[in-house]
Amino acid sequence: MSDPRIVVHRGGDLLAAATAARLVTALVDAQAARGEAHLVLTGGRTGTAVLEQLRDIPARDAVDWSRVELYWGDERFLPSGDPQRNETQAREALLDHVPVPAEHVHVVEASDGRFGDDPDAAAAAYAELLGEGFAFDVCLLGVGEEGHVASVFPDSPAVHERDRAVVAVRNCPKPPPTRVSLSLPAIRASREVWLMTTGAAKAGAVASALGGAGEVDLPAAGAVGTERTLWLLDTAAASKLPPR
Ligand SMILES: O=C1O[C@H](COP(=O)(O)O)[C@@H](O)[C@H](O)[C@H]1O
Repeated sequence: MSDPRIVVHRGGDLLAAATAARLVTALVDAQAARGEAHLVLTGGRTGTAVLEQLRDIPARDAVDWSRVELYWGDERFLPSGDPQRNETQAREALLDHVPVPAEHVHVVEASDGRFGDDPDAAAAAYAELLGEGFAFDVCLLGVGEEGHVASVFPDSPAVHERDRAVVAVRNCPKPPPTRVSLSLPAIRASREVWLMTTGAAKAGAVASALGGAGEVDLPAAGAVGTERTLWLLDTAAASKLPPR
């Protein structure tokens, strides 16, 4: 597992623009090395801002979108098309604007989908879709005020998951209450994990995660990649880190 590397940008807009540029390079490099690029998307404000930036930069055409496979780190378990679904937001921000084949967009089933209102069945189906031995190239994650990543919240059943790659999450402290999420072991099956966050409200969680907190109290601390772990921050989110 890789040690975290911290990159601080002067503001949220710059962070989103720089991360979009970084993502182009990572996808192109993955395609050059292995033919395909497997990318995990995140919801949240920073993650969506990165996708909007990626949509708007000419360099996005350097990516061969026909050889990109897309997944989600977590999904809000709501009807298809609900504006709160991470899928809906990612489609609007990027996916409706790039030529990624529909069959490469691996969404978590919606609450009005194949399994009806059963998040456990949706989680099991997503785990089956991932199969054995998957390795994402890049896993994008936001970070919550209390240190959640994907929908793995502090001291929740999900943070203790060791066997399953995907779990149903109920009674989330942040709405909506029912979600489907990758577990920390699944996140750690990524070559690169990029934790992206902005704003002073995140500064405490960032400092604790990078200051040695345990993953049960602060799930972001347990989100590491096999080759690289990047913390992409703005100055406000980095404001409680010790001076470097
Ligand atoms: O609920 C969620 O929140 C986190 C963080 O969101 P942000 O708006 O504070 O950046 C996000 O990473 C996660 O995917 C999402 O479902």
